[in-house]
Amino acid sequence: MPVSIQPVMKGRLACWQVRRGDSLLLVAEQGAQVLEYRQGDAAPVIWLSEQAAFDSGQPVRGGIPVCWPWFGDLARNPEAVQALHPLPAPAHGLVRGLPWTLERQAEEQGTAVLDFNCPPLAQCPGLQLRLQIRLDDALHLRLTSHNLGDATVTLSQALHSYLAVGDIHRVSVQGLDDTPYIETLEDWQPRRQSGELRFDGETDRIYLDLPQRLALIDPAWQRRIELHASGSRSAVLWNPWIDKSRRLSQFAEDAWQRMLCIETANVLDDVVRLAPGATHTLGLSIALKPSP
Ligand SMILES: O=P(O)(O)OC[C@H]1O[C@H](O)[C@H](O)[C@@H](O)[C@@H]1O
Repeated sequence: MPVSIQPVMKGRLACWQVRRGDSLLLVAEQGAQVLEYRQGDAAPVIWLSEQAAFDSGQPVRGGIPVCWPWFGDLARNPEAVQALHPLPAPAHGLVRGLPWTLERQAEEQGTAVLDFNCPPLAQCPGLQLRLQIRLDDALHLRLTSHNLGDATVTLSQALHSYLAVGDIHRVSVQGLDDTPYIETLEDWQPRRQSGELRFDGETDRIYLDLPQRLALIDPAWQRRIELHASGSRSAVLWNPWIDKSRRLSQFAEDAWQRMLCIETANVLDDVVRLAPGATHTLGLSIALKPSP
């Protein structure tokens, strides 16, 4: 399978464009953020806002932002995560808008490989963060945290995947049945999922104790997106629906109909506790399949 890896600019952002067969992947150095992933003429797998701004220092709306070393609102994180960082703090951590460096690009037996390093953070001395992105018939991400310091560090994180959907009203998510979740829109109440998840309003839920595999079923586009996580038992399912869409940056008023975030995470009681010298890898594979 022919593979090419080339530097390209998207607005002001230096990016790497990977082609493998008829698959196309675009990754910005900023945030090591996947911006596009598509196969042939099919609709994109990953959603990228048509109003996305490609400016330095500003996270791009869409793609797969890396949230680290905390996810969401720091003040909503467990004590052990909060303890390491001063408030006020930006949502989703510190690395989304940073210039990561591409340490290595390679083709290994028909697989394209990009290894990104996050610049060292003054706020997190001794913590090292890397993202490996591999493209074969699917897209694979491995986010590795390494504690080189001499104290235990606790962090929360997510690969905040924006998935493209044909029609949010018709999609469903399989793999959540009977799992506990936190309903953040109703005072963070604990609940339990019954059956598959469908969407008829704003959704912002933290699922816990998850299996490794989830599937997004998309009848409008006659396909499914399979997600395979490792090093993670939690995920955030998010769609802003109508009202919240109006308040979001880089987001068209009707874009909520065409996207769904399934954010493979380590949050709440699934946070990562890194002893001195320890590493943790959060893995995610995203595979496009025709409907059964
Ligand atoms: O606008 P952002 O900082 O990128 O956050 C976008 C969204 O991320 C997560 O999914 C949260 O659960 C949402 O509450 C939040 O609105």
